[in-house]
Amino acid sequence: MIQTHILGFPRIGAQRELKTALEQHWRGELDVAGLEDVGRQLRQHHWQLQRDAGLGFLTVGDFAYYDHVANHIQLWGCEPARFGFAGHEPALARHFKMARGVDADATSGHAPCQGHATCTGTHALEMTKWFDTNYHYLVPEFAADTRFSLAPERLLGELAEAQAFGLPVKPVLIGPLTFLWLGKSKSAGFDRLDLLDSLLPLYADLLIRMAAAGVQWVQIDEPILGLDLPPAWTQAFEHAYQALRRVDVSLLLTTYFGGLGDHLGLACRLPVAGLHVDAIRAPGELANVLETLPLDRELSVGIVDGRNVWRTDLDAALGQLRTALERRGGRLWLAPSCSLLHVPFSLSDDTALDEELRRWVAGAREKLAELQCLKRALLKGDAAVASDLAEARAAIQSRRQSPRVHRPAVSARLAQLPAHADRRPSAFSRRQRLQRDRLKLPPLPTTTIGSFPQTASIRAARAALKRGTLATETYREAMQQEIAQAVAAQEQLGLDVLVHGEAERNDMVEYFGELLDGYAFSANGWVQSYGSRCVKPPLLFGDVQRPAPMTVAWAQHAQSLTKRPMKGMLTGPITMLQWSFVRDDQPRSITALQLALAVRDEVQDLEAAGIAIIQVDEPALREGLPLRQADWPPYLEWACRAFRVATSGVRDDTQVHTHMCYAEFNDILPAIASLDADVITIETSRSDMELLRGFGAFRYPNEIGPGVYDIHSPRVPDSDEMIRLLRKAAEVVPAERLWVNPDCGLKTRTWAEATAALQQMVQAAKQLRDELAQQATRERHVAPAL
Ligand SMILES: CN1c2c(nc(N)[nH]c2=O)NC[C@@H]1CNc1ccc(C(=O)N[C@@H](CCC(=O)N[C@@H](CCC(=O)N[C@@H](CCC(=O)O)C(=O)O)C(=O)O)C(=O)O)cc1
Ligand SMILES: N[C@@H](CCS)C(=O)O
Ligand SMILES: [Zn+2]
Repeated sequence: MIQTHILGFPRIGAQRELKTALEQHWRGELDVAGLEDVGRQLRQHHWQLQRDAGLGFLTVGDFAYYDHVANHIQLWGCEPARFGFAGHEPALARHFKMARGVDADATSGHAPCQGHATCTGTHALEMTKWFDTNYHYLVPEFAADTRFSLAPERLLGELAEAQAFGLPVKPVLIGPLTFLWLGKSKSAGFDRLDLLDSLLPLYADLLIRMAAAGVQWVQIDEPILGLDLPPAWTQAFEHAYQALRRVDVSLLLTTYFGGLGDHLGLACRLPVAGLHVDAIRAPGELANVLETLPLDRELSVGIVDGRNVWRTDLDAALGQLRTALERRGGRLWLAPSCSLLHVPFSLSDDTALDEELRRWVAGAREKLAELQCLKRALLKGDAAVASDLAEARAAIQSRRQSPRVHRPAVSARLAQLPAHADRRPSAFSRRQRLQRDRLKLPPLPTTTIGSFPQTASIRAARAALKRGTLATETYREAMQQEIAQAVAAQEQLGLDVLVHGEAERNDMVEYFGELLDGYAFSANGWVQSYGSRCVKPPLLFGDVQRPAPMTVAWAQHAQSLTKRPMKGMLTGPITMLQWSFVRDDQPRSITALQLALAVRDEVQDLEAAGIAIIQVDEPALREGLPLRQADWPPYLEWACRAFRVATSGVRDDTQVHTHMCYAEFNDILPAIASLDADVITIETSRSDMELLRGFGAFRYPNEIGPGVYDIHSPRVPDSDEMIRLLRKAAEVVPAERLWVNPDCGLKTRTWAEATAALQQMVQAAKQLRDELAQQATRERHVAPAL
């Protein structure tokens, strides 16, 4: 018996219908019923596609209006008490409040944020990366007094919708251990694993209800089996799945994003009916799984890449699958390696890709067809799918041999790169002195992270340019005008280091992808990043080089409008790598170095154009870390070197900034320090500056701008809240090395929200500066007496 299935489907919709509906709803233009209609239509469409592709199951429970982890917070009834939800508040409204925070003037009756004595609003749940992807989930909050209660209505409702198709339906749940692992412990000395025993009965209860509804298989995701786990957590797996085996439903335990490593034996002996493994990230492990997994279990092989867009090499896949099939006595399930959430809906008709490139790639819809083809070939032989195989072979051959992929000049430049290309001329202490002399900034300098609101008119102008209804020159003038407004606004706010606002960029990665050789970009290859926000990762298919300067004219224009320093703004090589669909035919380290050289050229050109501060964003440095710690050192070595290659070609008095956000940085502090950026700005406010503690303990040597407010929430914090955070920061990092800035760029905010918050931020910095000056005066007066 050969089954095909998927672990999850992109929920945003072929034309980002969910995004449009969500944003209309939040603006008050679409009521709940209208939004739910859109959700229902999307689910129906996605199940139709699964049915048409002949999948063995329709997967249900992968849909979410904002986030699937937040769905589980609601499913298990553990919404944090700080939101103060009243019993009658609809689940969807609560979902959005957890995701977006609650503004102070809308909080009557709500508890103040934990630890925020002066704050009357309630901040959103923390958001962080879903494993090593660019998808952000909402972090569950657990405390010793967390209680669970089952709220299955949404999920059972969707189950019933799917069952109306008359096909087997497979609900998907995040497993209990992964759910607890992904959350954070909010009370001191408390271990969230202690909550397992109170959570398991709810899982059992839900499974019983699903079984009663006619469900035979439930997919239970435990991707943490691909991570290093403390022994107590691995032991808990046996206990948890023993408890769940009593329920009369078959569990398919799914692992993805990597190999099982030392958890392979555990995963194979857990009392579940089936196991899914990622044969794309860990192809070498399949043989071991085939040896170890008892034959009375189903094996699901993740054979189609759920994280990248390159067309599957069907011959190679069939080779692996036939071996597996033989070992499994003719029983096998075929699937993508992970949920298809991480790839675009479809690329086969994309209007921006040329014909050759369209043949090289596969979006989610095309991946369903690949599964169907693999299944037919296994069941009926290659001849049954001869034309599909021939087409796939030709495409793979054409990609392998294309002169568009290989550029001898790029490899030659890499080979000749001097060993010291990744070192600044002098140590930080000397650079700091020279930069202070040149820039003459006040203590606690204020700045922003780069982007200002991407307004509807900016987007409309760019859309018109792409359609060809707006002339290039008119577009350029319009963007220059936006930049001028951003500069004027920053001067009025009294910010010290300005940015041009990134109006001309569709996205911080796609913009550069469009300007670099070796990249292609799609018209509609959207992937959800969080909530309604999507990105369109460009396709890095060949050797990368920079044909011409990419940002210099914009930066020069911006600098010409002000006497204050204007930061040049670039995206670093690792973030370009991580947030692109990257080639799989050479090591990522080589591609990173190619990108680094392109960025280096731009950094040097910005310096030559008189830009004194250059920021090279690397928010994805942490996300690129291999999931297993043993694999970290080589990655960090080449990734940090790539950053240094990109940034080291400048004079000592040019100040290099970097920026990172939405990840756990404390465990890679030595690597972050090794980047040797003069200033790092990082997102810290959602974790209430917890993150910065590590920087203090590690004695991070250079300057730091800890984010003093969360930019993802429409809520405008007041200066007292920021002062409190800055004081907290000054406890661990000397004030003379601190900068003041938001958590991240402001592109998702409105101008009203951005200026209101920045006003508070500038005021907070001024107040603390005055206090520092008074303190210095007091110390001067006391000094002679000492
Ligand atoms: C910092 N972050 C980023 C990540 N990854 C990236 N690749 N880029 C990032 O900035 N990962 C971590 C975080 C995630 N954060 C965000 C924040 C914001 C967004 C976001 O706002 N995305 C936009 C899409 C941005 C974009 O590409 N815009 C284009 C196209 C705009 C568009 O939709 N146009 C319409 C027509 C409009 C009109 O006619 O008026 C259309 O094409 O249909 C552009 O500006 O040109 C979003 O809206 O989701 C993402 C991640
Ligand atoms: N410069 C970018 C960084 C985002 S991580 C921005 O401000 O949007
Ligand atoms: Zn950021």
